[in-house]
This record gives sequence, C-alpha cells and structure tokens, in this order.
Amino acid sequence: MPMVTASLKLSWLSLGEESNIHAQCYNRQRMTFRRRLARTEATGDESEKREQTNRAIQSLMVKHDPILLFASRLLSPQKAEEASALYAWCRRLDEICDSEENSSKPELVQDQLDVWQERFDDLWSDETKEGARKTTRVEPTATTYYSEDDFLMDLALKECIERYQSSGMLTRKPFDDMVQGMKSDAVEKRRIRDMAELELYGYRVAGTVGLMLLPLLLTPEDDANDSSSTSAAEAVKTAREPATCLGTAIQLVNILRDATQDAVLGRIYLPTDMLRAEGVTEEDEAKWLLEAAVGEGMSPAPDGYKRVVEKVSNRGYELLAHAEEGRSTLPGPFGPLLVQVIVELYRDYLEELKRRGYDNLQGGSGSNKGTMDRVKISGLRKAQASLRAIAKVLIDSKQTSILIQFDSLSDFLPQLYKYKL
Ligand SMILES: CC(C)=CCC/C(C)=C/CC/C(C)=C/CC/C(C)=C/COP(=O)(O)OP(=O)(O)O
Repeated sequence: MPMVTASLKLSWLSLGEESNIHAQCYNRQRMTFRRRLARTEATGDESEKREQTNRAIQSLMVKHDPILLFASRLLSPQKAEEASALYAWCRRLDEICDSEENSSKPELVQDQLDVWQERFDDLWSDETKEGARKTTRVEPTATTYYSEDDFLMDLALKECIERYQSSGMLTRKPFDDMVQGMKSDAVEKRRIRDMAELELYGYRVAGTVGLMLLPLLLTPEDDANDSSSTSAAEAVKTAREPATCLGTAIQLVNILRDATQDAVLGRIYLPTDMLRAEGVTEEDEAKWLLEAAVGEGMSPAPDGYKRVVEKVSNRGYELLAHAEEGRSTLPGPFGPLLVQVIVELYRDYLEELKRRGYDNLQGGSGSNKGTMDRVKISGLRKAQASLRAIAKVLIDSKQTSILIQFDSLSDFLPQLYKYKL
C-alpha cells in the first residue's frame, strides 16, 4: 500500500511537511471511502468480500471475545452478521484506546478518536435529521489510515444501520456516546468525580452496546411488514432501560474487577468524592498507584476504600436486579436466558468480592497485569450460574422446550469457562 511506503519515507521530512503529507493522504483516503460507501461498493466478487468481512470480524472475536463468537451462533445468520458488524465497530474503537503504541499518548488517542468519529459520520446516512454532526478538527497521522478489512467491516455496519435507522429504532446516539466514553479515558490522570459520573461512564462504554443490539434482537426476520416493525419499535422502547442497566452493571463490575490493572495505567475509577468522604487521601492513592506500577504486590486496602468498593458493588446489585426484572422484554427463550446468565455470573462475582471483604486491590499487578490472584469465579461456579439461569427462565416461561432448543449447552459451558470473569 503506497500509504505505508509514504509513512516510511517521512522520517527525513520536516515535521510540517510530514503533517501536510499525512493530511493529503488522509483526505484522499476519506474521499475514496465516501465515494465507495456512496456506491455501496466492495469491489470484486460479492460472496468473496462477505467471506473476507466475516474472517476479519471472527479474528477480532477470537482474539478478544470468543464467547461472542459462540453467542452469535445462537442467532439467525442475518442477525449474527448484523451483531458482528456492531461488534467490529465497538472492538476496533476500543483497540484505539488500548493499543500498546498509543499507551501514555492520550493526545494521539484523542486525534484517532476524532478520525474514527468522522469516519462514522460518513457511515451514518445524511438523509436523517441526525446525520449532520459538527465535526471537530482532525489532525491525521500515519496511524490514522484504514485497511481494506476496515472498509469491509464498516460497509457491513452501514448495511445494518440502513436496516434499522428509518424506523427510528437505531439512532446514532449510542455510537456517539460510546466514542465520548472512550474519549473521557484518553487523559493523563483518569479520575471520576462522583457516582453519577461513574454510571454515565458505564452507560457510555457498555450500556450503549445494549441499545445498539436491541433493534435487531427485537425485529422479526420479515421486518418488511409495517405492523410488525411498529410493534418492534414499541418493544425497543420498553427494553431500553433494562438493557442500559445491564450494560452499566457489567461495566461497574469490570471496574471493580480490574482495579489493579487500571492502577498500573494510573487510572482510578472509584468516585473521588466517596473516597474522600471515607478518609482516603491523594497520598493513599499515589501509594497504591506506585505499588501497582512496581508490581510486587499491594498493601491491604484501607477500610474506607473497602467501604467505597462495597457501595459501588451495591449499586451493581441494584442495576443487575433491574436488568433481571426486565429480561422478558427480550424475545424468548434465548433473550431472557442470555440476560439471566449474565446477571447470575456478574452477581456471583460481586458475592465473591463480598466474601473477600471488598479488597479488590489484592492480587495481580505489574507484569501479572491484574490476573494473578484477582477476585474471579471458577469454572464450576460459572456452570452453576448458568444452570441457575436456565432454571429461572424455565420457571418463568413454563417452557420445557428450552432445554431441547438449548442443545448446544455442551458447547456453551466450555466457552463460559474461558470467559475472563
Ligand atoms: C456478536 C454478538 C452476539 C454480539 C455483539 C455484541 C457487541 C456489539 C459487543 C461489543 C463489545 C465491545 C467490544 C465494546 C467496547 C467497549 C468495551 C466495554 C470494551 C471492554 O472490553 P473488555 O474485554 O472488558 O476489556 P478490554 O478492553 O481490556 O479487552
């Protein structure tokens, strides 16, 4: 690709010339992207391109989220493709923030997120009222170019968007909100002011996933029929709140789980106002950030710190309870079952944290990156959690056929075992 050669040759150019060339290359790539999108063109054989798209998405799933590869097999082929396209967009966005190359360069991450959002503007059809977003100034760099696989994955997302956008079931808000959430992480010293900010962050990076998925989960396959899409739109409205609660709860639990890992990156997600009210000082924080960075074990967490962990954990329980109550807003039996399995697993994690006296700083840090002995739940407990979920959904729906339909349970349990919770 000439772009790569160009970026290699740039080393002897002055900085001004370099950014000028990047700007030209970036603008050229963007124009080509828009032109190809407008023609909805994937150049070449249609089925070959579809296979290439699926391969690209699957390799992302295998690397990051194998359990979703399994979960997508529970959906119809069309819904699986749509969910996968949404996944690919979210995962590549998250990769911008997590990339090794970008670590400790928040301004670079901010620039790449601006480019990502500008790219999303091109994907979101201009025909809608929401289409025209005022874009920010973008500073392209050698790392902001996209590959053919990226184009194909974006094209798959565009197809998904076009399917659900006109009914108003899919809006661009969750996409913009997720980018916003990622941007809030790309700062030097990441802190959270209070519980409201923590929940907003949880909604932005995880609650939004539920909102993106609802339209496709709630629309029948033959959605061309007007009356069915009207009722699907109603169903989406009802399901929004529990779906958001579930995503936000997942993120709160992830935050409690990854406290040491985040401390290695200089990040503290527990609300500062709650920590101060419990007597945890900036010096205490500096001490555990240093210990996490050195990686030779953490001192026991102070009592005030553990009380804050307990409060955040209690909020996690509440959000999980809302999600559980709302599980029947999804079509059964798989929708409610999926929600219930997640609820049981994440609740189990909170139980384990309680058993350990709310000290989530003990265990892995440094080269162990939070995995050594951190609070986690065993394969056996994951299996018990899924059986509990099946029993609850069974009692709820009085459907015995669910066990027969869920014949891939033997595939599911090993997947769950590998899942990193
Ligand atoms: C394919 C199926 C069945 C569903 C797709 C469901 C979707 C859209 C999932 C997107 C999930 C995603 C990648 C969200 C991005 C933001 C986020 C909360 C990432 C956190 O990922 P973790 O794996 O917890 O942490 P790491 O970033 O450390 O990997």
